[in-house]
Amino acid sequence: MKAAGRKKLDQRAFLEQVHECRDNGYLLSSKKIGSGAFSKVYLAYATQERMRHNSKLASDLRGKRHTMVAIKIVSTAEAPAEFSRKFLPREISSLNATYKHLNVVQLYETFANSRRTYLVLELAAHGDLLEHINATSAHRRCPGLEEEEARRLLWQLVSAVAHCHNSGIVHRDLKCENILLDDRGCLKLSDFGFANRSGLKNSLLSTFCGSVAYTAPEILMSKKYNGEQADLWSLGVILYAMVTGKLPFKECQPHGMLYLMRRGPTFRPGLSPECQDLIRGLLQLRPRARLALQQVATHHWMLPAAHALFCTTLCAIPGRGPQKRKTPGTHKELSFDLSSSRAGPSSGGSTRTEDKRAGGWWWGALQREAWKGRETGIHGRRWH
Ligand SMILES: Nc1ncnc2c1ncn2[C@@H]1O[C@H](COP(=O)(O)OP(=O)(O)OP(=O)(O)O)[C@@H](O)[C@H]1O
Repeated sequence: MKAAGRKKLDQRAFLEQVHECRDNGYLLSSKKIGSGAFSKVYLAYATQERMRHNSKLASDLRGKRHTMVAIKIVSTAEAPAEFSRKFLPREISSLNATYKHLNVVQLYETFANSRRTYLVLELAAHGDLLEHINATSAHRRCPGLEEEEARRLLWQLVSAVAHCHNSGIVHRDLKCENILLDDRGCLKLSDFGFANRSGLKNSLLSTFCGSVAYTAPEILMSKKYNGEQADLWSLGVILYAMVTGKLPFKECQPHGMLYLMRRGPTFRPGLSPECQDLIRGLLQLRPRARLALQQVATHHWMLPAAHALFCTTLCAIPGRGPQKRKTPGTHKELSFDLSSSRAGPSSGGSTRTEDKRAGGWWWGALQREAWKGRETGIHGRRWH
């Protein structure tokens, strides 16, 4: 009886949501594609009428050649007041600040009433990175992704995070579950629920955010921290997860985690020394000792990704190979502004010194990469 009553209420709420979306120019489908603590995410379709009134939406969807969007419905009536007052506005303002980048999920618009806030988002229909790692591991019968694929994904992720940092936003919850993939295999950084303005270059934050497994040691130690440097630690954890299919430090208690972090990551046999070097460069206990984003992008292990981009870009130049289709209206910046990236420590290693010299030429290729979609086979599961 109780369950039946609950079901009825849910159905009524869903019908209300359908009407509220329709009033705002979207056709809400019953396909639920995800849920969070106070939100549900549904597949929806933008109406032609809505596209006529929203140029942001229209230009992006025209390029994608479909009208599908993801609508995140946040139940503000049920969420704690602090969530609606603090975290939700931050999520929206961070998404507005990071518009528009190929590897950051796009917020097209929001609408709200006294009970709900609706976020109309770019659809990333192929699940998250965690599901992808697990599915690929099962398919290969070997944990983790091929280094080549991990490199390609890290390249996109570094570009997305650099764009956020250059836009004054720190994500603070970088983890495989918050990295989505679209139908072209393109990575989309999402869930800016813990994001914040990085403010002044050296200003420090104090709120504990994120998931323990991806959280930087200085946060676990309750120290004031630099959000950009904390994001770099999480990038190291994500890279480790991609190439090994495991988390580098797995322990429920913060003390246990800190003990493992001090010992440093251990690597599976066969992982290239360059990849190990990059992971170690990110998983540095001292925040200032971590590689900066530009050093990650020009690290020796990353160069084949830059090289691949360079070759495909040459192919795309008229008369230099097969023509790539450029769809109008899909351009999003890849702002990987080397000049404004935080200067990192000099690592001293010969590899990194060489990488810095090699870093100039890939910039043009990276910018052109903004148009490129790629394919991966993705199925869904959680960490084993
Ligand atoms: N743009 C999108 N395209 C496709 N799926 C999405 C999109 N945004 C969110 N999702 C799905 O919905 C889930 C919940 O979304 P999101 O993480 O933004 O919500 P949340 O309330 O912040 O979640 P949490 O409470 O876990 O932090 C995601 O894990 C993902 O599976």
